[in-house]
Amino acid sequence: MNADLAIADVRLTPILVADPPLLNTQGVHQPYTPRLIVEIVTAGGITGVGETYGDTKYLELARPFAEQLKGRQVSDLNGLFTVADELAVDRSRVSARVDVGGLRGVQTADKLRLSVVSAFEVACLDALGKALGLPVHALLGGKVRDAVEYSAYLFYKWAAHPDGVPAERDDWGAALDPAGIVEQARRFTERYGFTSYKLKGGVFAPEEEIAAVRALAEAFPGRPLRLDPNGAWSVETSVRVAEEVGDLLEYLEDPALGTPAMAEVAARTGVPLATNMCVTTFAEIEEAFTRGAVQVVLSDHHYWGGLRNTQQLAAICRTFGVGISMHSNTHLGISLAAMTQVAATVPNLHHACDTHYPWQSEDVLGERIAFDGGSVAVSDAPGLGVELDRERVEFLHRRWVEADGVLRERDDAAAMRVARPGWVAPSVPRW
Ligand SMILES: O=C([O-])[C@@H](O)[C@@H](O)[C@H](O)[C@@H](O)C(=O)[O-]
Ligand SMILES: [Mg+2]
Repeated sequence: MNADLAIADVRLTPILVADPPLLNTQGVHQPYTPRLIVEIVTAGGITGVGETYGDTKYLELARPFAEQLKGRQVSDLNGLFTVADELAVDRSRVSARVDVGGLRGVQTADKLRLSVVSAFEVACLDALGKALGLPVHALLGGKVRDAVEYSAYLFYKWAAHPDGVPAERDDWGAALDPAGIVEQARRFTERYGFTSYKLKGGVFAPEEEIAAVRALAEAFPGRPLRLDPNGAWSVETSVRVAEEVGDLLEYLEDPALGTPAMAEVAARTGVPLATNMCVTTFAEIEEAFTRGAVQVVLSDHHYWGGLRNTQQLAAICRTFGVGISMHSNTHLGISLAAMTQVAATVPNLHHACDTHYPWQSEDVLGERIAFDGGSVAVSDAPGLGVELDRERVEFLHRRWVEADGVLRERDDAAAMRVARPGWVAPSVPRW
């Protein structure tokens, strides 16, 4: 039954998943955020799963892409890129702004294509692994570790979404000052065992975020800490923050926006700089690395084009003596499994990876992925080692079908306007 690896069917299911009111420099997370679930079914009856961003700009590429795949082999991973190259990307979708919505760097046509291909690559690897009885990490060359460490992703947040807005409740409470952030970090450690902490900054004036970092350092002496304002600061502010709390930080993430500004900050401070904004495509590597603008690249398999591209990025970083770790945006268990499988194969991964997963109370998996001591065990089960719960997928899809169009596009500034009419994403540098 397993032998025929030809793709017989592809199912694309856009869903909306609950998201708490997490604050970032552009606004606040919507109560529900779109994701796309990809299922690839082989002629031999095996189903592989993948997930990626679910906004319309991704759906409009995923649909024609899926049409092209029938009859191709799930083992033909390189062919996915050839097919994707032909996808027409509407010009209106492309932006050279490093802080375009989503805070994940530029939005080139190629990056949009790769953000779609990645979910299909993961689904193909899952199906192939299941067919061969091998875990995905074995298809990627084998694991070099048995567990992958993740960090607690701390956010300033409201206790609840604005009154009158349909939303799920969360039990994290508000975190709007240093004490709230420390309390949130404690709960992350109690619940998941995390021992390193990343604070999403760019929300309050730098002084307040400096105070939060100091409070974390006092509460968790010696633990790795990071601060990420998503490019909200000027070079001068970045240098000042680095002078004040640089010695408490494992790295400072995207303090200023874009490679030239990051290079200047790097030249004037000793604190390592990490990015998931100025190096998000292979084309951006050369300038950033030759200018010494970043010391750690935070890969994200969704927009780098999948698990094998992540390995290629890691190899380039190793060659240039630049560190590698992983970025995260709102994602579910399929992607956490995929991140864990590829992270297990990267020898030069020396920082705990980011994950939003603990913030996601809803998932499409029958069984949620567990953290033990802040780490996820690397599954040796065939494929990704996860099972989709189709009833959950259907439930979350019905929410997407019934939602008004607005929720189908993640827009943190629009979500903020509900609470603060007139709000627009602040221009950068904000401080
Ligand atoms: O989820 C958020 O609010 C983050 O700000 C996200 O949009 C970023 O892409 C991200 O997590 C980051 O590390 O910059
Ligand atoms: Mg970041």
